[in-house]
Amino acid sequence: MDACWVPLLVVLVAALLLRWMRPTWYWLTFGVTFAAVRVLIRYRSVMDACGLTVPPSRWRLALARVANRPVPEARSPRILWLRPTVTGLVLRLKLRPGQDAFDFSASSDRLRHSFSLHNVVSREVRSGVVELRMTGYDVLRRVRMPTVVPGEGLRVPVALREDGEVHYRDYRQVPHALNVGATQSGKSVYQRTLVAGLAPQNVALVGIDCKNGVELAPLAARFTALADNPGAAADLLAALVAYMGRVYELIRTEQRISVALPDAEITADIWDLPAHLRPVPVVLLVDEVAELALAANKAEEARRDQIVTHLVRLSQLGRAAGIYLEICGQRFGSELGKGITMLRAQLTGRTAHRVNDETSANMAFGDTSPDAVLAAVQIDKNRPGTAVAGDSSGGWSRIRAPHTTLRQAVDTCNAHAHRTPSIPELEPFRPAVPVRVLIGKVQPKTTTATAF
Ligand SMILES: Nc1ncnc2c1ncn2[C@@H]1O[C@H](COP(=O)(O)OP(=O)(O)OP(=O)(O)O)[C@@H](O)[C@H]1O
Repeated sequence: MDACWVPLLVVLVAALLLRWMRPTWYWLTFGVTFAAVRVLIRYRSVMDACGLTVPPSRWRLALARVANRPVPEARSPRILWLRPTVTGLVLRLKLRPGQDAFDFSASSDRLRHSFSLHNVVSREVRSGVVELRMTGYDVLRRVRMPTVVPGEGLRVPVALREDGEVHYRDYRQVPHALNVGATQSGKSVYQRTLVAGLAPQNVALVGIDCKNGVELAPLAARFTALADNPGAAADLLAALVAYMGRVYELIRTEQRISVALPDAEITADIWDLPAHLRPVPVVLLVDEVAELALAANKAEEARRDQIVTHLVRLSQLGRAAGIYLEICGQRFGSELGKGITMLRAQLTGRTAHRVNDETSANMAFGDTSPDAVLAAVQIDKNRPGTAVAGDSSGGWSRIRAPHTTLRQAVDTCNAHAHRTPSIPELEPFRPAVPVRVLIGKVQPKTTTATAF
């Protein structure tokens, strides 16, 4: 073999190996250039083939006829810019008159294979401008979260979207959420990632884990209150409702003061209160919610009704008091009894991990994003942790949480144990924390919750 072919062959083999073993490195070294060139070369023919062009206007046709020139071609949307990212390319387009952003979302699958990219997601950034976010490789195969600055105000980076963007759980935007999925689909890992993301923030974590505390008890160092059976859960929820009443009293008092002052802002929720008065926000995590809804006799039925009533009340009134719900279960439908559909209607954030049937997917998305139902049913069994997350506008995206191990989550919670606020009403439910964690625990000067 001619010696000059050897380096070329080495580069080719290295590229193929990288593509197979380290797709991120392949993308950053070779992939991004190849893909950008491919997109630019194929752009016009792909737009044409996908029906994303507009015919020439009448005056251009007339002008061509008068000048005896060839008939002008159909016009593609104008490229505003093409930007490489660490996971793909972003192509921003200015639509031609008469084009609709919906046509681009409907063609995303055709665009994906025409440009030979892994995935294409389109969104309208403003009227007449569409952005195509294209990923060069399967970013959900091995999730690597980019380094993000921890969000202010309860915004937790919890998973990666298939377009390479970070998926946030933003409690102030979407106060209450439901997370469904079959057994072994990845619900607990998602919840654990969420707890690890919340641990460094100024928040009180309250947990109900009727699997005898198996999932949440190891994270106890960062929990203000924990219940591991339905009886304790009923009492804990009653205490949380009482705490909510006290926060409302505080808001009313502040309102009375601000109403009397001309030009003062009127307090509507805890975030409007001055920082020194603001009670700590509370995130209530419920694992395997169906356990709370089971009843074998009259006494258990009464307790079940009490639990559901408290949850409905917290979901209806909790937002202003800074109480947010994160409910997790295998199924969450009317078969769980009275009040469940009412509660579900309040849980506007929806995530579905792999489900066994369409009925379960409908429980998550039937009422908010019907398009997401099929996507949830199609999640690959061999890819635990993959989920479909709905957004508030009825859209959805495929996401996967990083594989946070219990050890990692425990270490994060222990490291932030000193941030665990105490709330008087919830004191009887404070979990026991291993002595070794307490030894390293540094008490903060004050926490807003104890002050309140
Ligand atoms: N994001 C992820 N990436 C890789 N593996 C994952 C991910 N999420 C979960 N897994 C794996 O899938 C398996 C099931 O995960 P998990 O315990 O979270 O499921 P689950 O839905 O809570 O199940 P169950 O309802 O039975 O408790 C675990 O072995 C876990 O390691």
